[in-house]
Amino acid sequence: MPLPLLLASASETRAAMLRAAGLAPQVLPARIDEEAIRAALEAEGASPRDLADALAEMKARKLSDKHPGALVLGADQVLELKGEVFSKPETPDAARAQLRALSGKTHRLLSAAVVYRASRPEWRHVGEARLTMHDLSDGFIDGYVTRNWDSIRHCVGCYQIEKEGVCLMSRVEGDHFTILGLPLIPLLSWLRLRGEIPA
Ligand SMILES: Nc1nc2c(ncn2[C@@H]2O[C@H](COP(=O)(O)OP(=O)(O)OP(=O)(O)O)[C@@H](O)[C@H]2O)c(=O)[nH]1
Repeated sequence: MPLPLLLASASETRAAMLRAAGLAPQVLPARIDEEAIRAALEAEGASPRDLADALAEMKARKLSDKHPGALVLGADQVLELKGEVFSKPETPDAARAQLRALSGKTHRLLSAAVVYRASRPEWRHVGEARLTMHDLSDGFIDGYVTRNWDSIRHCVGCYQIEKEGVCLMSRVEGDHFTILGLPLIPLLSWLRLRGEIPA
């Protein structure tokens, strides 16, 4: 009998990916102070990959302590450009500034997932995608952000690849789901191996 699956994430995109794969996660966002944790880890010299993994783990662990009988999935996505980690934009102008920084360059998206059960980690994976942007004019960036602010404000890269964001890119390496925010294929493979989904 499959265990209940809890998604410790407020990300509608992550929930939609899991449901599209036939899973029925209960969504219970784990409220952690990501900014404080990120600052502490970066002060210790944590890599962007370790940062994403640690944040995903903290979300999963917090919820697993309260729901020991379930599989709890925590996730986190980090954008890295030349060693600098970017966060989700607070304002449209912050999004414009971030896209100007990413323009014409290759950045990495690191999407971490950690599964806990009964307060113990059972599985973890960090997926990586590399995305190269065209040289974007200020006029294009301004229009793109104005048109898409309501959706890109929730995205660490200030774009949604499955919508107009694809027009920003000259090259994408890595899987689509990792860009959306979850290493879905390795996760489903592990759930299948465990007998949590049909094989
Ligand atoms: N639809 C879509 N979402 C994206 C894309 N790129 C990044 N995201 C979303 O950007 C968000 C990354 O921020 P996170 O801090 O990892 O997650 P969150 O949305 O704040 O949710 P929590 O897991 O509760 O922290 C996630 O919701 C991703 O799904 C994209 O191209 N398309």
